[in-house]
Amino acid sequence: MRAPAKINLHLGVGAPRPDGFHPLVTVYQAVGLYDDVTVEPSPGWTLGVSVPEWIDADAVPVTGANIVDRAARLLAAHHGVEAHAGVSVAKAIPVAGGMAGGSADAAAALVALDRLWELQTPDDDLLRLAAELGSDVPFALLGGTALGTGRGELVEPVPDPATWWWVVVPSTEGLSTPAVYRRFDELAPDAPDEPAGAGTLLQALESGDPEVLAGALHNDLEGPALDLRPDLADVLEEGEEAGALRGMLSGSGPTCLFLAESADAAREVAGALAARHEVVLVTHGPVAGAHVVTYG
Ligand SMILES: C[C@@](CO)(OP(=O)(O)O)[C@H](O)COP(=O)(O)OP(=O)(O)OC[C@H]1O[C@@H](n2ccc(N)nc2=O)[C@H](O)[C@@H]1O
Ligand SMILES: Nc1ncnc2c1ncn2[C@@H]1O[C@H](COP(=O)(O)OP(=O)(O)O)[C@@H](O)[C@H]1O
Repeated sequence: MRAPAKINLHLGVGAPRPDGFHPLVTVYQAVGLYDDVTVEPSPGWTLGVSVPEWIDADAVPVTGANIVDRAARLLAAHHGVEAHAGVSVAKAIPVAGGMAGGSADAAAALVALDRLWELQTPDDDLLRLAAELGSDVPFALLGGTALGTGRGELVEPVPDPATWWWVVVPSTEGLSTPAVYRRFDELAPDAPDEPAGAGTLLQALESGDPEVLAGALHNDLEGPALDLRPDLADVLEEGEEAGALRGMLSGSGPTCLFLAESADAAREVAGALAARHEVVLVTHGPVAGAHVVTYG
């Protein structure tokens, strides 16, 4: 099961609600960086996680705290069955990077285990279970490009007819999402209840023009994240100097994203950034959400 990373092309954040979550108006896009979640029949429950050398293995919990364990327990409880499977997660999405890798794994686990256990859970139920696991998880099921509202869990697809090219620079050190939201509250104590709307961004997507999209990208968590990690501002500047149309943080960061004019331009920007950064990836969006790949 391939599970894509997400980026937020627009991330409008409002003042915290009584439950502590922030109201969002966001435009998610699924991009072509994937974790692989494989499930096999097994009498008990096992979970293995593998990472490439540039991801810190210790950053991903392998005990019951992994979001894949939570997804399995939730799906099993919903149907009153036992959670039994051998699950492997091969990570390639930066961890704690603002690209929702954990959410992608959770969405993939829901779909894969639903098949393995022959549960035929209706899509609406899967979306509800996904929302219980995390605000970003319903989008990971959907993929493509979607408007997210509520705390990010209410998702509806939006038109996005072009292919956009992105350069991705992961950070060696992760950034905690709750810490960035807390910094947002400290820096914007008078934030309006209503988050900034996504109208300009949605129009930019329909234009198909990367320069128009570059002008419309918006991330209310970038200020707070840069306040916590001022070093990232230099990375954003480097990418823009190397020819990117625009640099921005992915969600709550610290992964830096660069929009390029074309696939060739993205490779050029990536080449320039590779002189200073160990890992530089080129990807594109939108791509499909968590889906099944059958081997053999
Ligand atoms: C910021 C975003 C942007 O898409 O993603 P990342 O950049 O982390 O990937 C999301 O809002 C992250 O979603 P996700 O990581 O699923 O969050 P959850 O597990 O639901 O919540 C983790 C914590 O983040 C804060 N949180 C999350 C969502 C929201 N609308 N308001 C919040 O204040 C809360 O402190 C919450 O306890
Ligand atoms: N399968 C998983 N993959 C990555 N992180 C996980 C997973 N399960 C639990 N986690 C925990 O969730 C945190 C946030 O993970 P992640 O989804 O990668 O980041 P973000 O919320 O920034 O998009 C990690 O720091 C890690 O402790």
